[in-house]
Amino acid sequence: MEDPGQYLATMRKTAPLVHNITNYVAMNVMANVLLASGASPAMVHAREEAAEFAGLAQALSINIGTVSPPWAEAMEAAATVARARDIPWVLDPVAVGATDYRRALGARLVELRPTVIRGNASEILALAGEAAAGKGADSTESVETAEDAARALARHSGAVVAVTGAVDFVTDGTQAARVANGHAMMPRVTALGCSLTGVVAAFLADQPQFEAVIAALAYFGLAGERAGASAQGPGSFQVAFLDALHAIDAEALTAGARIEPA
Ligand SMILES: Nc1ncnc2c1ncn2[C@@H]1O[C@H](COP(=O)(O)OP(=O)(O)O)[C@@H](O)[C@H]1O
Ligand SMILES: Cc1ncsc1CCOP(=O)(O)O
Ligand SMILES: [Mg+2]
Repeated sequence: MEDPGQYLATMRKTAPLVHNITNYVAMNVMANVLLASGASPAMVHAREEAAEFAGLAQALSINIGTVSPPWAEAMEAAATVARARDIPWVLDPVAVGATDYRRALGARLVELRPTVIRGNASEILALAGEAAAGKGADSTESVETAEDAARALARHSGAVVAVTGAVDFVTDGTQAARVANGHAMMPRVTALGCSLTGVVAAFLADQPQFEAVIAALAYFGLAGERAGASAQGPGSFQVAFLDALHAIDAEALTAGARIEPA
């Protein structure tokens, strides 16, 4: 991938309105991450307006972390509008393997054809039909063990599938890449995966999907590396991470991205 920085520059020029139907844990973190990155977040989930609002956005993210039936109704309505209007939408299947309720909802949302599915290894394995419960919102599997499942899920759903972890894996079912950017402190701060899903959505606005996902993962991981270099622990990491997202420019991303074809 020649110039991942150009995807960051384009995203910042667009400054997309990203509609997020997300969980209670992630709302504040995700909104601040999107603002620091240069996008414009809106956290809107009421079933009375979610579909209408999705039609106003340049991208939509749907996260099932703290879902309940009214929220699920809003998610399905918003995803239906996004798909109908060719607005990119990203599914974050938090803990989808943990309960029957989540597995059933995850399957319904996949049938609404997300542009991208972003999850950890346990979540992607479960969404692909494997017996992978994970540990709540955390993964108990390695990215490597989920690569074949990611390829199969991409072919089945038509989505670009991103499995994140120590080294991220991205595939559209045919081509694939790995992104080695990141820091071990990142899983110690809640809602960074959720926030990454929002950043992926922001990069997708008016950009080629497979490459935009890869650039978003590299950007997010590079910010993690910079934060990790100065942080004293998870608390200072979160603050340093927002500053790093804001500070990284297109040139720094192209220089710092660690992307390899898979
Ligand atoms: N062990 C690790 N080393 C480096 N980066 C990591 C590690 N684990 C996760 N990340 C990064 O943290 C971010 C969140 O991914 P992840 O923790 O997989 O999502 P989730 O929080 O949904 O489980 C991604 O950018 C990923 O690359
Ligand atoms: C802890 C928790 N519980 C329900 S959603 C959530 C946040 C999960 O965030 P992430 O998937 O980014 O770790
Ligand atoms: Mg997650």
